[in-house]
Amino acid sequence: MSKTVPASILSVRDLRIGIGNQSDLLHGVSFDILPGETYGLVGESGSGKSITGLSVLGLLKRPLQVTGGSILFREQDVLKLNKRERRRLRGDRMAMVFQEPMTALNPLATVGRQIAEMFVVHRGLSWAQARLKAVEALETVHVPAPDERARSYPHQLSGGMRQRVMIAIALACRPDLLIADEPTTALDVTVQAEVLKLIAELCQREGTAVLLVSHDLGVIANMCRRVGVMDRGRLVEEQDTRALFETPLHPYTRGLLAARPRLGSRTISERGRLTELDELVADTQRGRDAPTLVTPRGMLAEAGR
Ligand SMILES: Nc1ncnc2c1ncn2[C@@H]1O[C@H](COP(=O)(O)OP(=O)(O)OP(=O)(O)O)[C@@H](O)[C@H]1O
Repeated sequence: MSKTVPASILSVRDLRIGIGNQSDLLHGVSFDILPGETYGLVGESGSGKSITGLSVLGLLKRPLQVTGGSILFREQDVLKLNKRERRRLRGDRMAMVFQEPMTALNPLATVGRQIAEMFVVHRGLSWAQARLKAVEALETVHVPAPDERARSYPHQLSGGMRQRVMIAIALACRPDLLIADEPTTALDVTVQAEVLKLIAELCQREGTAVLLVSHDLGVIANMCRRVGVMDRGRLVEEQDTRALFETPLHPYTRGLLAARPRLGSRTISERGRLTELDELVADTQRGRDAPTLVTPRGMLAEAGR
């Protein structure tokens, strides 16, 4: 009996990005995300993770432009949509959370109003109905005293609370795909762990797929079922997270893993049967300073790559 393979929610094919007609920043990247799946893109700074995420959202800014390939979201090529159609898609079926909520939030509007706007624009609710939904949304992202907080302006909230507001806005319309680009990088490590847990919980509950962009292997290990590794505009390896940590295939991935700082004096053998991946996940969940990538390129060059 043949098994039904679920259709991808997002299918990126041979995506090329450059300035002018040169595809010199992204050289043909392909990957798929299944409904409800959390997929991680990891790599050093400048490897092309963010521009990949931005192009899926249709938010790539000139002089950068897509020079080839396709981005199928729910089987529709988003590169062929006009501005209005893209705007309608964003916030409704597709949503985003970025590193710095302060730049994404409107400083002049209360957070309640900014969440409510999603329900007015995408669901056609009245402002009165939308305000009630906004308070509910703040409750869902575990913001204390949500009724009162809804009347706050972004600058009156802590970084962690602002990121929760961004998550409330992003998930308000129960999107099929959340693009989270370094969503916790600006937060201190304890808050980082809480925010990651929240994203995982809510997306699992709603069956939302996630494209998680991060330079942090701890975050990726903690959140993602599959990982794509990017190096200089190419996806050099893609594997299930566990397999990637256990048997990295590409020299660049091996370099990334090897360049990861060791976790103090604790070693795998001291932790009994725990694998390194389990240890990394546990650390990130506890909010311990998760190891981040250091630049392995020098190291790879030394190894004669
Ligand atoms: N507006 C721009 N103009 C010119 N080049 C750009 C622009 N934005 C990004 N780039 C280039 O595109 C490449 C990929 O950048 P991208 O931001 O996607 O990297 P990244 O892997 O997300 O790294 P980071 O985590 O530092 O953002 C880099 O070489 C970067 O210098």
